[in-house]
Amino acid sequence: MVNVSVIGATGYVGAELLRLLSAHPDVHINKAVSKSFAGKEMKDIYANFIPNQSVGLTGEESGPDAGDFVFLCLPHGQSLKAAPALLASGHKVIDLSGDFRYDDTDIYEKWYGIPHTAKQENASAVYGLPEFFGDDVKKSSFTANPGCYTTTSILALAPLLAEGVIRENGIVIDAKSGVTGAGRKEKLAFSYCETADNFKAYSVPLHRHTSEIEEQLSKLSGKDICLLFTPHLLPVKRGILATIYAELAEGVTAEQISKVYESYYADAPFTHVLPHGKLPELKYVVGSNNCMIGFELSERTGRIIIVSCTDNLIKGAAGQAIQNFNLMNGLDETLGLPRTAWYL
Ligand SMILES: NC(=O)C1=CN([C@@H]2O[C@H](COP(=O)(O)OP(=O)(O)OC[C@H]3O[C@@H](n4cnc5c(N)ncnc54)[C@H](OP(=O)(O)O)[C@@H]3O)[C@@H](O)[C@H]2O)C=CC1
Ligand SMILES: CC(=O)N[C@@H](CCC(=O)OP(=O)(O)O)C(=O)O
Repeated sequence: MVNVSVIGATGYVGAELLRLLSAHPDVHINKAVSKSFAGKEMKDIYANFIPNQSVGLTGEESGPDAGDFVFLCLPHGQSLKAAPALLASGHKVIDLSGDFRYDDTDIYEKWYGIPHTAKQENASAVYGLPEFFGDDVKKSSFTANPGCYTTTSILALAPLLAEGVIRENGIVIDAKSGVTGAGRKEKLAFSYCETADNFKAYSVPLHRHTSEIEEQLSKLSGKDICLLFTPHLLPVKRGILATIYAELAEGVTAEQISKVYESYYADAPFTHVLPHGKLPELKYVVGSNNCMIGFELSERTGRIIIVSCTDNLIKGAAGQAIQNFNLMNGLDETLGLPRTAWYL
C-alpha cells in the first residue's frame, strides 16, 4: 500500500484523481490538501463522494507526511513553488501542471510568460508519456504529467513522424476540448450561457501547448517540428477530439500507416488505433484512460486526416498520472484505471 497526498484536491483534476485513487487497490489516501476548503470533506464539495467515503481536506500548512507519494494538481506557476521543497524532503512527485514539462526552460519562459524558478528540479523531471518514456518513468522520482491536448496530439503524430511516413512541414492540429479542460474557474467565459450551444476557437495562433507538442515531437522524431495548433471550446463537459492534417510522404499507403501505429502501440494498454477508415468519437473514450486514434487518407490532396480522442480529465490528466504512479511504484501499469468508456 502506498500512502499518497494530493495537493490542489478540489480542482477538477484533483477531484477526478481522488475519485480514481479511492478505488485503487494499492493506494491509501493520506492527505488531500486544499487551499480553499481546509476542514471540510470532499463529499461537502463533490456529491459524487458517497456519504461514508471520508476524504478529509487539510490546509496547506498540513502538507504530506514523510514518505507520501505526492500529486500536485495546482495551476502552473504554483507547482513551481511547491515541487522543490517536496523533492528536497525525499517525496516522489507527479506534477500535473505545465511547469516541469519542458526540456528547455527558455521555451517555458517564452510561452508561459513567467520565469522558471526551479531549473535544477526541472532537469530531473521525466516527461510522463508512458507510451514513449515508460522505462524512464519507472526509474523516476519526479514525473511531469503531459496535458490533455498534448497527449492527444503527440500520440497521434509521433510514430508517423518518427517513421517518415508523413512530412514534418505543414501539420495542422485542430483540437476541441470540453469545458472541464479550463478548470473549476468562476469565470464568465466558462459559465453555462457563454459555453452552451456555442463553439469557438481560442488562443489563435499561439496557444502555449503548441510549444510543448513541438518540443516533444521534435525529440521523438529527430526532426525540427513547427506546426499549427488551434484549440476550440466544445459545449460538452469532458473530452478532447483532435483532427490532424498532414502531408503524406510519397507513395505511402493506408496499410503502411496501420503497420507503423501497430509497431508502436501493439503493447500499449490504453492507446488504441482503429482499423483504417474508422474514426473515434468522444463517447468511445470519455470515462476511460484510453486514447483512440483513427485515420483516413485523402488521395486527392495527398494528405492524411487523423482523429485522436481522449478524456481530458483521465488520459489527459488524472488517469495518465495514475498510469505513471503505477510505473514509478513497480505496479501493473493498468491498476485502478478505467479501460472502457461510458459510451452512453
Ligand atoms: N482540466 C484539465 O482537463 C487539465 C488540467 N491540467 C492541469 O492540471 C492542473 C489542475 O487543473 P484543474 O484541476 O483543471 O484546475 P482547477 O482550477 O480546477 O484547480 C486548481 C486547484 O488548485 C488549487 N490551488 C492552490 N493554489 C491555488 C492558487 N494560487 N490559485 C488557484 N488554485 C489554487 C485549488 O484547489 P484547492 O483550493 O482545493 O487547493 C484549485 O481548485 C493545472 O495545472 C492544469 O493546467 C492538465 C491536463 C488537463
Ligand atoms: C479548454 C481549456 O481551457 N483548456 C486548457 C488546457 C488544459 C490542459 O491541457 O492543461 P495543461 O495546461 O496543464 O496542459 C487551456 O486551453 O489552457
